[in-house]
Amino acid sequence: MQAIKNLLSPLASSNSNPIQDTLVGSVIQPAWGRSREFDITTRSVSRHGLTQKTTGDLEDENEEEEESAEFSQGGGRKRKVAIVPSMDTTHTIYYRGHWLRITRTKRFQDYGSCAELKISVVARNNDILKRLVLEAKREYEKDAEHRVHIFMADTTYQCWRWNGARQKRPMSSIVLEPGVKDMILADCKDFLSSEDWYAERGIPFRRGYLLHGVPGSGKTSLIHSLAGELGLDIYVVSLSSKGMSDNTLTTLMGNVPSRCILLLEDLDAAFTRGISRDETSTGAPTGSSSTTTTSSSKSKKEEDSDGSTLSLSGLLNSLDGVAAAEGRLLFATTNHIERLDPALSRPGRMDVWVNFKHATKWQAQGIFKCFFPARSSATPTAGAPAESSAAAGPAGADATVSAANIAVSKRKRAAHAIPLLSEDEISELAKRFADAIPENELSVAALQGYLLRNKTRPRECVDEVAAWIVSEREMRAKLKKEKEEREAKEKKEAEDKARKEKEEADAKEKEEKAAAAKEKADKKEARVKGKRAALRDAAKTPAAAAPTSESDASTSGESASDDAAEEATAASAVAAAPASESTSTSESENTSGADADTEESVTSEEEADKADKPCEPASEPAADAPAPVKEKWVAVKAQPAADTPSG
Ligand SMILES: Nc1ncnc2c1ncn2[C@@H]1O[C@H](COP(=O)(O)OP(=O)(O)OP(=O)(O)O)[C@@H](O)[C@H]1O
Repeated sequence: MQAIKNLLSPLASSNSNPIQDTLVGSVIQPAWGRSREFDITTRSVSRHGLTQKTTGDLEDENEEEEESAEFSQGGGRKRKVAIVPSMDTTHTIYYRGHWLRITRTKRFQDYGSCAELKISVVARNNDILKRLVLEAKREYEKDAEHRVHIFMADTTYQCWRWNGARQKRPMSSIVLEPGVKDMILADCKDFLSSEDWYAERGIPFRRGYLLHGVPGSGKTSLIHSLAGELGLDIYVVSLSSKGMSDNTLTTLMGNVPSRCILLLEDLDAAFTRGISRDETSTGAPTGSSSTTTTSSSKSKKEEDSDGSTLSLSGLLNSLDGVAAAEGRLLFATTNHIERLDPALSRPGRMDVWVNFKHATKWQAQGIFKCFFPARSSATPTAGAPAESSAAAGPAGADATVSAANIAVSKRKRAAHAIPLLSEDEISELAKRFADAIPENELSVAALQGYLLRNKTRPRECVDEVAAWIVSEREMRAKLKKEKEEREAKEKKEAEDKARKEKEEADAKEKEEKAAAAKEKADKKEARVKGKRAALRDAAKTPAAAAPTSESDASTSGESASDDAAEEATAASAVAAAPASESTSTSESENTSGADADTEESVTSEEEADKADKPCEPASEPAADAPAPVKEKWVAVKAQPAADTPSG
């Protein structure tokens, strides 16, 4: 039994393989229709993005020849339901005299629609399998002639994922300043044919193009168009995508085929999210010297919240390190060239720089002609559909523009009813249109948007262009104003927030201070009370000798109206009966002026009392008092005797 899995595996190295798709979807498509288990599409979308009406009945389902999209008489497209083998089921189909057993399994259970196809056959050799694959490959190539295949970097599985095929865009539909397109195209062609030249000189066989400039000026369009012209597939990497790391990028770059376009889109975007060359790099141009440029040591990586750990040195290494593919054309686009590190854009990495600006009058004229092709001399009547004018480009700077644009109208039947005007009239209208367009103010994409809205009204389009420009300016001014207002509002909100936070912090600090002061006061009060109690106890114990002044002192201490007096009392008491002396003493020492005054006055009273009634030391000191010392007791009398409970 021969199995095709091995044959397919080199082709199936990318997750989703266009050849495999062709095999399933086209080469052996009719057989699936006869299978008992199959999947069908619920909606058929054509290349042109229109949902197609499904036609046909069970009888003509088997007719292979009608598989390709055809136009029905009414102008609508006829397309059969696409039938593919269902997953995880083995199908047996008959193909060119052999029974093939086909199993389609999902490659990653929890991811996407990538499938693996295993085909086996009982035969003497594997010729039938080879033939099947070759047939699929030819079909694929036939289709690829008109399409550009796009592969996207998949950071999860570190591989390239087929993202579909786009219709080729003719180079002539890209309107750039004279000579720019030709220069790039010639450079690419020259490079692709100079492999030996590079090898002989030991120069890495790679070439880089940096397309920079304003948005909507045709950078991406030009790359797609070049890919079509050169017959190359495009491999797209977004450096700012989630999970992008040095390793992933290196792996991806190593798996790029030798002849392809590698596209790094919005190169500057990677910098705004923290890609860094070294730990101090901000990503902005630093004017670093070439020595730092070639530094290959792994810089400290910044790990973003999305797990991306791409460093600039990692990017540089992947672009031109040993693992980097030979023969690839690197295209990088950016709207902010000033944000790029010079290391990234130096020759050898980016050999050709092209600046894309807003539309010039020349471009305005070219794009107008692109939209409104002139009537060929062979076309008898104006007003007929534009289908036959492909060969008749308008006179002007880019005569091939309209011709090639209409080459797009190989899909003629779907073309819009564009009134065909004479060459002279189109030229005149194009000139008027260009005259009205201000130089270097509007993007080509904006012009395209306006022309698209008027694609069937060439004359009105020119008549109304001045009004459109006015409205466009107004809209831009409005947007600018709104942006400024939004920014001012955001700034004000940020300031308000900061002020509020500061106020809150101040209030909190104040509160904390007040709380601390209160706590301190409470502590002090508690201490005073404690000492007073101690003093009272001490005074009570030698009852006989206890002078009335002690009770006076207690009584006065209970009077909350005079804390200072209490404290002074306590201080005096402490001086006499040393319970926790040091603290009390220091408190006493640290008392404010008011306290000091009070103390002083009390002291005078004390002295007066002392003169009257000298106090004797207590026979039993307070329980918490340290070793008794020889002390001099002082009678305290802080309040008038009238307050004392006992005289
Ligand atoms: N020079 C041009 N010639 C023809 N079409 C253009 C040109 N510039 C822009 N366009 C049209 O404008 C649209 C946007 O163009 P494109 O995406 O190529 O611009 P870009 O420079 O890559 O923009 P961005 O920097 O925002 O990615 C496309 O539909 C394209 O057809």
